[in-house]
Amino acid sequence: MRVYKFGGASVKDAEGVKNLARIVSLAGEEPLLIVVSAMGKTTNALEAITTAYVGGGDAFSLLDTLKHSHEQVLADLFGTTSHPVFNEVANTFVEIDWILEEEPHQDFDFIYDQVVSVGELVSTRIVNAYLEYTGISSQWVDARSFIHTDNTYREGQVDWEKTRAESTKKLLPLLESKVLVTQGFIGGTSENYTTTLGREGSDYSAAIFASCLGARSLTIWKDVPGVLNADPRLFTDTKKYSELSYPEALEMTYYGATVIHPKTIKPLQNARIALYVKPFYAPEEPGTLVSETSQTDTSIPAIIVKNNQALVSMAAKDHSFITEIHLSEIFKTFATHQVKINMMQISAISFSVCFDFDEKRFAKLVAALGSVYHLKYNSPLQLITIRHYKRDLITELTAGRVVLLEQLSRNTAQLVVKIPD
Ligand SMILES: Nc1ncnc2c1ncn2[C@@H]1O[C@H](COP(=O)(O)OP(=O)(O)O)[C@@H](O)[C@H]1O
Ligand SMILES: N[C@@H](CC(=O)OP(=O)(O)O)C(=O)O
Repeated sequence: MRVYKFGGASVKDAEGVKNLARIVSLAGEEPLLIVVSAMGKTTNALEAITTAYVGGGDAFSLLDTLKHSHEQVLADLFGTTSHPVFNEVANTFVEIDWILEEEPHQDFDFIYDQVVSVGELVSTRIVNAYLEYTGISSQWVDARSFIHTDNTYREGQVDWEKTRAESTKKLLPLLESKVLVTQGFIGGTSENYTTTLGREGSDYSAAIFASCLGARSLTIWKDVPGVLNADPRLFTDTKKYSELSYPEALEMTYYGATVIHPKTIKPLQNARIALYVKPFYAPEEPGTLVSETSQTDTSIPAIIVKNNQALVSMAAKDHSFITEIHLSEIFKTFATHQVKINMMQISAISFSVCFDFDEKRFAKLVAALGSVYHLKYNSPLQLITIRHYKRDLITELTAGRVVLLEQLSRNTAQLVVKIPD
């Protein structure tokens, strides 16, 4: 069997859904499960609704705008007929109305998951109905009954054993006769609450399903020709990799290449499942293949830019050397505040750490470290990672810019730089 994943960009409007149906119709007879994200920027809109609800803003009017944009897609796809999907979508959105009518639950992350997950529940209703409408026999599947997670809201941790057992038992038989349509990004707890797997997590969902169902391949359909050596929104003259090895894809996504979610590659590598990254606007093009036999063309350097970085340098208040005792305390503080370190550097009397800036976490982290160390900090900064770098490229990328930290290993260069004014 195969798994296809369609992200928000591929289903941002009615044309996108029609194109998805065309791609599915070209897929042939092999059993197919498709994993779909929320349409366009729906997840951002749902985040804004959640924040407004908790903060006392006008969440209902934001919700109305989102409902209207989905109604427009339905009208474009099904006309003004009384197709049952109109009701299905309305009934799914009503779940948010019910939440908004109550006093907010104390746990923000819990509310977030119950509200934000609706984006995927709605998009898959629409996609499934449209596939059926065009004569493709399909069935809507609730991912929350298959992707079992713990109750870490917004970052659900997958119970692989349960997920594998349940998917194999119930989904494999269904796949024999129908295309299955399910949601990316969401899972369910043992108490039947909804969890999400982290922003942009639909690629990961697709990898989980591919692994648990023993898929032959996973195809992720994107608005780019494949995996490029840099984000085309930031660089011109990008080059496409025709192939990437699993380790290379793993490194690129780890350093922040947002084209694929970082958790996607490992389950595929473990199960030796081929990953194709292909353009949804030209499905016949080869895209990029990540597989066991794929070789990376290391003559093409990959540039990965991570924005919104913070750099904190700490020195002991008694001016003593930074020792292993200090380091273990510092790492513990980062772990306690759930701040992931992107880069670090030690000197005799100071230790510098670069990490993703998050206002709330930053304030707490700085308060905790500041009670023990003298701190200097800087944000927002950029972290530039270059795989298979060449000196000339580093010079080109840093020309006229202030470099605060630089680290070179054999294959990877990392630079923390100030954002130009
Ligand atoms: N190395 C890269 N190769 C290709 N695209 C990249 C790369 N790095 C960042 N991107 C960006 O990733 C985008 C596609 O990912 P994303 O927006 O998450 O799609 P979707 O939400 O549809 O899954 C592209 O439009 C591109 O701007
Ligand atoms: N809709 C979710 C999950 C996701 O992965 O979306 P996309 O496939 O559009 O990146 C998000 O925006 O975070």
